[in-house]
Amino acid sequence: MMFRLGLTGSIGMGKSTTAQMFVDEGCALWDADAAVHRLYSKGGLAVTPLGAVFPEAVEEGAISRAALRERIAADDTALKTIEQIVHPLVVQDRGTFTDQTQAEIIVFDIPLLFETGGEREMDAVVCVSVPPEIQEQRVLARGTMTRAEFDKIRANQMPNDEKCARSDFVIVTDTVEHARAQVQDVVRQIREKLSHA
Ligand SMILES: CC(C)(COP(=O)(O)OP(=O)(O)OC[C@H]1O[C@@H](n2cnc3c(N)ncnc32)[C@H](O)[C@@H]1O)[C@@H](O)C(=O)NCCC(=O)NCCS
Ligand SMILES: Nc1ncnc2c1ncn2[C@@H]1O[C@H](COP(=O)(O)OP(=O)(O)OP(=O)(O)O)[C@@H](O)[C@H]1O
Repeated sequence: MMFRLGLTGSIGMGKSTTAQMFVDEGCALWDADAAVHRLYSKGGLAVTPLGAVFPEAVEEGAISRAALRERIAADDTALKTIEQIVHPLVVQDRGTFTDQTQAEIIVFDIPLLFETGGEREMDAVVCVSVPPEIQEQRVLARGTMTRAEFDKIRANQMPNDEKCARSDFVIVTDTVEHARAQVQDVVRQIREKLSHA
């Protein structure tokens, strides 16, 4: 039997770091952001349909994320249009991975899991969380975005409290050791459940 575990959380909450801890415990991992990178790369399945709507976003056969960001900043409807094209392709990529993977537990790292209704496809959902001031500190410390850009992304995502309330498990990513102990506990609970199934 295979267990599908969704891993979600808002920007900078620690999804990627926590996902790696699940891999360390022997879980397989599918990463939605990595899938989008594949779809946008040269020859990727999103290049032609996105290029049909935003021709300026195609550079050397690949999608330019900088061009998409510019478009999103200038046009309030652009993100919705991009999502309508990209999300079905992401779902397809996930299905192919699931079909080809033999693992007891597959972790699906999906930032927008609840926003896209993906939780319906999961056996359980984990949400990673830290207080908003730590989240903000971590994201701004990367130096890749301004506070205004961060506020805009956060406003586009479902509030953290709601994500946590809708999840089966919440992992607090305040320290690496604490997060790892919680990951091990979640894996233990799932394995126990599978052994009784
Ligand atoms: C907007 C784009 C061009 C920005 O790319 P860039 O490389 O600069 O940033 P990155 O992808 O790392 O995203 C930065 C942050 O924004 C968040 N984010 C990305 N897309 C969305 C969205 N549609 N709604 C809310 N938050 C989003 C990410 O989770 C992340 O926390 C890119 O994210 C994109 O094309 N998004 C649309 C596709 C999508 O929805 N991807 C999310 C995973 S399915
Ligand atoms: N358990 C933890 N203890 C301490 N710091 C952590 C922990 N988990 C993550 N971090 C730190 O928080 C920051 C964000 O982590 P990470 O990149 O994993 O988040 P993310 O949710 O995947 O981000 P994004 O949504 O932007 O892709 C990083 O600097 C990371 O080192």
